[in-house]
Parts: sequence; structure tokens; C-alpha cells
Amino acid sequence: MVSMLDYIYEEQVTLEKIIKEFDFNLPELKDVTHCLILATGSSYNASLAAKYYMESTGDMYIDIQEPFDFLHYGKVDPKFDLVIAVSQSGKSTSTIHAVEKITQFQKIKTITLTSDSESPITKVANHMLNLNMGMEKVGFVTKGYSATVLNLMLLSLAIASQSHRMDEKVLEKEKENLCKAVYSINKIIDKTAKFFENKKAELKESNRFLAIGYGPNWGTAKEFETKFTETVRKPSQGFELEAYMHGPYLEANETHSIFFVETDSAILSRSKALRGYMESHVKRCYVISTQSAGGEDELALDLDVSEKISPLLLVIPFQYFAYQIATIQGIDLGQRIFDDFDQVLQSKI
Ligand SMILES: O=P(O)(O)OC[C@H]1O[C@](O)(CO)[C@@H](O)[C@@H]1O
Repeated sequence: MVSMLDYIYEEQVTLEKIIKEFDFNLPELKDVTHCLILATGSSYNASLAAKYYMESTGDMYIDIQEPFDFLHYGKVDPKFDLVIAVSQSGKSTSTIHAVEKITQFQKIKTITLTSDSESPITKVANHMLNLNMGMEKVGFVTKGYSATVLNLMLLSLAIASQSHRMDEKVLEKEKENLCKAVYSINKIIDKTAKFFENKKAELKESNRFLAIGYGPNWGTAKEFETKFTETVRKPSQGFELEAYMHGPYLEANETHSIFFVETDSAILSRSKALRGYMESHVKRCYVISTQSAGGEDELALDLDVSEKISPLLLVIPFQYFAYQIATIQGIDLGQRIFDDFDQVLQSKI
């Protein structure tokens, strides 16, 4: 039976293929400046991680909303000219219904990003972009998360180039930067595995896990939260750096493990300041960083990538840890739990 770990090891090859085969000539993406993204769970986190890349590289504005809330309480700002509905399975009820509501009542283009070209969401959106990653059979998505982040980044390049905001040379350069990043995935997995080997005893003992990120890696911290909650099944929460300082730190105690997700930017000193303070109040502060070297609790991945591309890579240690920490705790991730949930709650069609 295929496992979450198998999918993690497939990421590099899959992401290379996505870049190589991506179609940048999508005429329906012309003249787009304001996008509303509707997505939930890991698809929401992936959108958050890709947002800064899309806004800065594709020169556009991105708003991300939870489809259920949008469906019942939201309205479409007239400035939006594209709705991107992200659903890896294509079966999330709230995302499908939110798109349905928009297409019924508004004149706005909708495109769905999904791994399944036959899924229900493709029947309600105007256009479809296949994630080109095959189907992921494990519910705790890893390859699909990374494929979604990458496809959103590529989509922003396509939008910028179709809208004549990016010339061919810049487009090629951006593709090159993404390729270079993706080529480092297997090395990241190897480094993560070594780090995990040294830390597994203490990670097994932790009662609560937190991740703190900033900028695009706020999305990474939120995906940590989703992945750890689904698999490790101990209280796990991801925070935006400054938000952690407004209340959440008050629960800190010596059983907590905090992961700081750090990239080299103007915000790094703020993250280091918080880390320095928290070190004496929690069990352990770890760092997952793009740096070339660090202390013994730092997984320094030595990555030459821009901050906006970094979430594509910095999530990988969390995907690996989620699988391994669950496993050393004796959790069989192949064993389905809450088997009747979808049937009772209808959150997936
Ligand atoms: O991207 P999709 O297929 O809409 O799924 C959203 C979320 O729903 C879940 O499958 C749980 O129902 C999550 O694992 C996932 O992140």
C-alpha cells in the first residue's frame, strides 16, 4: 500500500514534470489583475504560501477565502476578474457550492485547480487546470500540497504573461528559478531524515507542537498545523510570527516544541528575538531555515532561493516529520478513522 512517505519521495520528479509541461498559453487568463481564491484545508494553506509569489511576480492582487464562509456570508467584490477554486480532490462540497453560487449570479470567470479532470468541481467552473500530479491516494496530502503551491505560482506567471505584464525573458528566468528550487527537494528530504534521526526521541515526548512563520511561510506554518493535526494527532498549531506574540505565548510551557520557519529577510531579526525569548520557556525551539549552517536545533537547508519561492521547499521537513512522528508514536496512518465522517457531514461529495 502506498504511503505518505512514498508521495513525499515522489515530489521532486512530479514538480519537475509540472514545470516542464505547464501550458502558459491560456487565453482565458488575459487581463487579470484581481483574483479571489476559494480553497479549504491544505488547498487554503497552499494558496496562502503561494500568495506573495503570485502578487509580486505576477503583479496582481490575491484574496483568499474559506468557501463555506464565502458561500453563506461573502460577496464578490466587483474588482475581482478571476475566481480560482482550488480543490485537489475536486470534491469539497463547500468549494463546489461557492463556485456554483458565483457562476449563477455573477459575470466573472472561474477556473478550478484540481488533480481530477472528471471531478464534480470541473462541472461548475468555467475552466479547469489539472494539477498534473496524478491522483494522491493518501488523504494526508503532501505531493498534492506542493503541486498546488507550484501550480499557483505558475498560474500567476501565465496570467502575467498573457496580460502582457511579463516578457518572454522574465518568464524563462522565473521558470528557471522554480526549476532550481525543485531540484533541491531530494537533498532536503535527506537532510531532514538525518536531523530527525537525532531528534526523534525528544520529538516523541512532546505534548504540543507549534510552528511560527512569516510572509509566505505563514502558509507553511498553517500546513504544518493541518498535517500534524491529521497525522500526529497531538495539539498542533501554526502561527504568523507577530500574531503569536498577541496572546498565544501565554500558554507556553516546558512540554511544548516550537518550530521557527526562517528565511533571510527583514523579518528574520524579529523571529530570532522571539525564539531567543521562548527558548527558556518551552521544551525545545527548532529552526527550519534556508541558511547554510546553524546550531544543533537548526535544520539549515542551505538553499539559494528567494523568500517568495521558499515555501515550496520549507514545507517538506514538516511533511516528513508528520509521517515519522506519527509512526514512532505507533499510529498506523493506513488505518482509516472516523470512517463515517464524510457520509454523515457531507463535507466531500
Ligand atoms: O483540496 P480539497 O480536495 O478540496 O480538500 C481540502 C481538504 O479536505 C481534506 O481532504 C479533508 O476532508 C483535507 O485533507 C484537505 O486539505
